[in-house]
Amino acid sequence: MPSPEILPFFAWFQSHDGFIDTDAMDVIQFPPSEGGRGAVALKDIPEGHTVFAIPRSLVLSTRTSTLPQRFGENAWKKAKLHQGWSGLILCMMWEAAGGSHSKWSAYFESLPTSFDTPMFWNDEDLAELKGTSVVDKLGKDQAEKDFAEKVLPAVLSRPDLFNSQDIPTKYTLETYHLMGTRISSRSFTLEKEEEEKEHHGADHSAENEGANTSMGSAMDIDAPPSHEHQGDEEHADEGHEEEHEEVEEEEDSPEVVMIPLADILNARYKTENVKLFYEPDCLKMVSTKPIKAGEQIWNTYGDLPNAELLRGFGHIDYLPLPGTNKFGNPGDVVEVRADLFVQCALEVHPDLTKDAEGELMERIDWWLEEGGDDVFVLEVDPDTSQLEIPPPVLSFTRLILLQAEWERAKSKGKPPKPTQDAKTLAVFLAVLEKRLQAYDTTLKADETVLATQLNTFSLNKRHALIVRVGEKRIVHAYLDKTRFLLDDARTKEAAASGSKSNGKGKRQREADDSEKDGAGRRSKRHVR
Ligand SMILES: C[S@@+](CC[C@H](N)C(=O)[O-])C[C@H]1O[C@@H](n2cnc3c(N)ncnc32)[C@H](O)[C@@H]1O
Repeated sequence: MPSPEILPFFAWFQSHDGFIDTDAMDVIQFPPSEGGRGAVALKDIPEGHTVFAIPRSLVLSTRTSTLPQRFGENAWKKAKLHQGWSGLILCMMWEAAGGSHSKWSAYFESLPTSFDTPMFWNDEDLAELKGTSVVDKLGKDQAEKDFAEKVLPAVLSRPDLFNSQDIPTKYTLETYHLMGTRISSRSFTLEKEEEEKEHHGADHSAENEGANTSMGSAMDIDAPPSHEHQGDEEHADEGHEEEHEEVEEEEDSPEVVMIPLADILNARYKTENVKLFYEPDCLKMVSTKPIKAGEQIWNTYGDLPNAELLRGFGHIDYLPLPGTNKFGNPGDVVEVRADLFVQCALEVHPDLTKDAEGELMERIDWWLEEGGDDVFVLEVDPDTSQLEIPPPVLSFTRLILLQAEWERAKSKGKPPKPTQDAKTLAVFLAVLEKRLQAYDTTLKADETVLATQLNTFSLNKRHALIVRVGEKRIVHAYLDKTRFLLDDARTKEAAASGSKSNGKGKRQREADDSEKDGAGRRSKRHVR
């Protein structure tokens, strides 16, 4: 028997052909640390059991809402509502404004109206996140720009669709942020290629694991619904080739959608026990392992690092870390921007980079065109605490540092080998030291506060502290490892250059390193 609070939502869901095994699951209130409202197993559920199923018609997207059709497909595109989330947000605002006229009215009634995501934090709380990757990615300014430049003009342009009396209350920036955060914390990404995988009998649970890290919760990846129902009158000008190509591209691109009931499941690092599977007419939430009566039914949000959980969902994972007496998120990472490598290469090796400065932009453009990243992600294996300097970090550093590597990369069309030589490691060490300076506090100070005062903090400050600590622990682990590797590389390189380097200072040894690199290249060329 469902709990009384959820009854209206369940009744709506079932009356629209949704299936819920109400003997097997209910929706109840868990403690906040376990996600608050979530689904519970009412009895032992075996693996492979369908706990609930959502008909395609209940999925809310820019394809299933009738707004884009009524607005006109060309006008929708002209207003750039087909790009990013603004179109879906506008559909959600419009459906919500429609009240009981909307098919999804009971769904909207069931959705949270406030969030702990940094999008809604004040400046004082946001300052606690300084240095973390949350700050760069918050996107508040962009959201406000989209609202002002795309959404509001679209709303004002069609009084027949958007009741002018509703505009000051239902089409506000505040509502825009509310719907945007509902998307970031509850949406799913439907991928076309996943449809093929599913139809070819792939092992879904293994195949898709960890793949759901894109925007929104993207709690599972699946196939988009068919496009047949879309308003097609304005496809008439398909003779226009460019536009036609653009249409195809859009049809192939992942679609962000809202899936009622599927989005009521909470998630915690590696606790997933159900997964959403594609069927032609519906989406089925199926157990991926046996679930005991009384246990929470957990989905996955992709085992995201805390910075991403906080940014998109407003919560963090704070769990025992294997092999330590500490707590945190085993999936934490730290992001380092490529421009920090450029800055440090210039500082650490002015001798090597002085001639390169003029062409650094060319090297960086080449790297990006070849598909290289402009942000590097550092992580530590949660089970073994082992870490590896990501090969792209080494390749990129060598590309900007070494003239010969750049020339070789250009002629071969391949980035430099990810060699851990002393010059490259010295740059990486400087990058890590600079990365730490981005935070206002030290790890030591944060760890002390974490151990002694955590419970006196407001929720936002507590979350910010845990995000900071998680990132800094990774930077420190890399610092330790890089210092060790650098010493080792210097020793080996000194030994290899023979008695020449005996008794010389660090500066001289670096000069020798640089000389040796040139010699190495010359001899290789010679051999070839
Ligand atoms: C997809 S919804 C899950 C259902 C949600 N609890 C509800 O009441 O509708 C995602 C939201 O649930 C909460 N949540 C999910 N997992 C959590 C966890 N492990 N710890 C704390 N909060 C969690 C967060 O507020 C997040 O934004």
